[in-house]
Amino acid sequence: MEPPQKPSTSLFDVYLRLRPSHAADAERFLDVEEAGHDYPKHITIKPPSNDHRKRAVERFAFTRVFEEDAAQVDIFKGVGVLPLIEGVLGQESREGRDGLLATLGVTGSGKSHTILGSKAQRGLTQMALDVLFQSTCNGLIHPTGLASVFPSIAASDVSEAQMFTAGAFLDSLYGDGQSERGFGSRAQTPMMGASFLSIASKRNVIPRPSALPQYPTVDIDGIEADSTAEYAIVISMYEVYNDRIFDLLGGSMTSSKAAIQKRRALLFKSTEQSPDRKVVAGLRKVVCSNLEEALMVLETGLLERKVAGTGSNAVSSRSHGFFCVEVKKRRRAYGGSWSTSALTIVDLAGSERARNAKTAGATLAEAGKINESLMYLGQCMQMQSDNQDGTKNIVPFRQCKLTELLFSNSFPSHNNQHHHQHRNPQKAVMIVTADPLGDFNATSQILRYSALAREVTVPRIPSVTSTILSGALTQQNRCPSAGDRSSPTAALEELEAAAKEITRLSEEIDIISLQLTEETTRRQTAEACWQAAEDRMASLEQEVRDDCYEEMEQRIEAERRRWKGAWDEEADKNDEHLDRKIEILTRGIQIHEDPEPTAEERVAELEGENEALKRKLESLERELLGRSPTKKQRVLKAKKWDVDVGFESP
Ligand SMILES: Nc1ncnc2c1ncn2[C@@H]1O[C@H](COP(=O)(O)OP(=O)(O)OP(=O)(O)O)[C@@H](O)[C@H]1O
Repeated sequence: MEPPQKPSTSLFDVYLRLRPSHAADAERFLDVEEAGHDYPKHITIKPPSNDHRKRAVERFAFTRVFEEDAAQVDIFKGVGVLPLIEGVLGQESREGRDGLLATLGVTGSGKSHTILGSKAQRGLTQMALDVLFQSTCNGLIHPTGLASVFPSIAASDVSEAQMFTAGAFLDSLYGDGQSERGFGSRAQTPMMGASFLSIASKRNVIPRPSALPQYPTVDIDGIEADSTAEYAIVISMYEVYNDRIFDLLGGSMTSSKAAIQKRRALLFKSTEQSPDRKVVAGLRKVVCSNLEEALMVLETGLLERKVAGTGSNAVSSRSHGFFCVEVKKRRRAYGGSWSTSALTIVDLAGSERARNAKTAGATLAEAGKINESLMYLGQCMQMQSDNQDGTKNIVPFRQCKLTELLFSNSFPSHNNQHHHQHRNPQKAVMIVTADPLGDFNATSQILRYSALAREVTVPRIPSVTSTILSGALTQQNRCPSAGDRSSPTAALEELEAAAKEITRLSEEIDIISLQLTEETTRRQTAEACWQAAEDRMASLEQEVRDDCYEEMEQRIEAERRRWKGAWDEEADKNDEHLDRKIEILTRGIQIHEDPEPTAEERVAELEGENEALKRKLESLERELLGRSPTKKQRVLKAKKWDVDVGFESP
């Protein structure tokens, strides 16, 4: 059984790394097959001797198996991280290709050790960053020139990200202007519930690159960046915790504890600038000019990641951690827009059995979510090994955030509608980690769905019937004379044939019963999937109900406010209307009581008065004419004066 050549439908190259076990007295259940001059590719697992269930010996094929003595640098070179980096850098004048490197395994099997290293040794991530910065050093934007190109780098982002230079980002978090920085390692990452805030705010620490492990180093022989290109390296980090995405560079170390607990989940969606491809929207991204800056950003993100102590691992990852290095590239001579390819490194949380991990409460609930997402991942990977025979089953990657993030870019994108360029599917490498002396059930389950090929060998257990019959036949063969005497030859032959048939049938029964056991296990797994899917549906339904209820409440409140506003407005209008009516009425009453005469009426009134006065004057004149001449003279003088000043006599 050879690991099949990777067909186009394959999602991953799958490597197996065995860790040196600390349970020295435990029974070893996993053996690596010698491969002569080649690298080992096959392993067999057999159930432990105290396992009473009749189970088959299973043989698995991987792209390559690394045994316990493999060093970090052997893994780095052996699993092909260098070709992944080369792909991301892209050939001369060509866009790069996305790369994905992930680890999968039971809790405590060495995933984080492989990807992120330890206090003493670098992991694959640090080595990959080292190689990236070394290989792009001639084309990388110099820190002094960064300010002028920064706007164009930020504009090339399609994910609604907030972009920072590393200096600005680190100073905004620690505010020490590159001053002496303390060191916090992953091993000291606080337990679940506490966050980096509690440490950062007290000590205001930041990882100091010189205190981080410097080994192993990697030489970059054979890696060539595009010499005609100008490069910029942008880092972002996020985690998938309880099926929700959270920014690990969100700066919660500078926020209050309540703010950390209320971290805003981000969406994985198509954006306006990225209509044909989903991206994690709204992340903080940091442009790094050198390895030191990149390592500080990495450590900052790791300190925010959820880890907790469990019965299986003192520093167990409680979330799936994603570390993304975007390599932006453009023609050095012409400038212009930047193309982007990303290397995503994923440290998956480990599957665990509650009984072994001795978890409870929130940590147990997290484990449920972790196991559920890994089960969906297992289904996708199972599809990969099922597809090896040429069938092209659809990979069900939309079941949870984890599989969506891992596989959304694994298939070629063709989107003529938006006139976007055809993107190559990402190149992906999965490293499965296992402890050969660890938990047999959990490890065998992961190996079953992650291996590229699997073979089951049925153990030949002699059945009772065949043993008796073969014993009887041997007896007869040993004493032919006795047989001759007791029965004819034909009867003996018949008996032999019957015995053979019985042996064959009992072997068949053994095989069928093994198959039945396997099918039962599969059915149980399927039932567990079904149950998990039902639980998920129920929780989704509850979420939708809650959302609807909240939306309805909001709408009712908005409607109530609108109605109250309309009511108040109507009341104001009525008041105004009433005021106007009263004003008109008042004016009407005033007019009625004291009408203002018009000009004609005034003239007529004055003329009337004038007439009356004239008449009075005439009667007075007449009276005067009947009196003494002196008085008459005075009256005539007054009349003359009237004529002089313009009063006409009637
Ligand atoms: N190959 C190895 N060589 C030496 N030590 C190892 C190796 N693999 C793992 N370890 C050690 O075993 C312990 C657990 O490993 P690690 O934290 O990497 O497990 P994990 O698979 O990431 O677990 P979890 O899923 O719970 O996060 C660590 O102390 C780590 O240093």
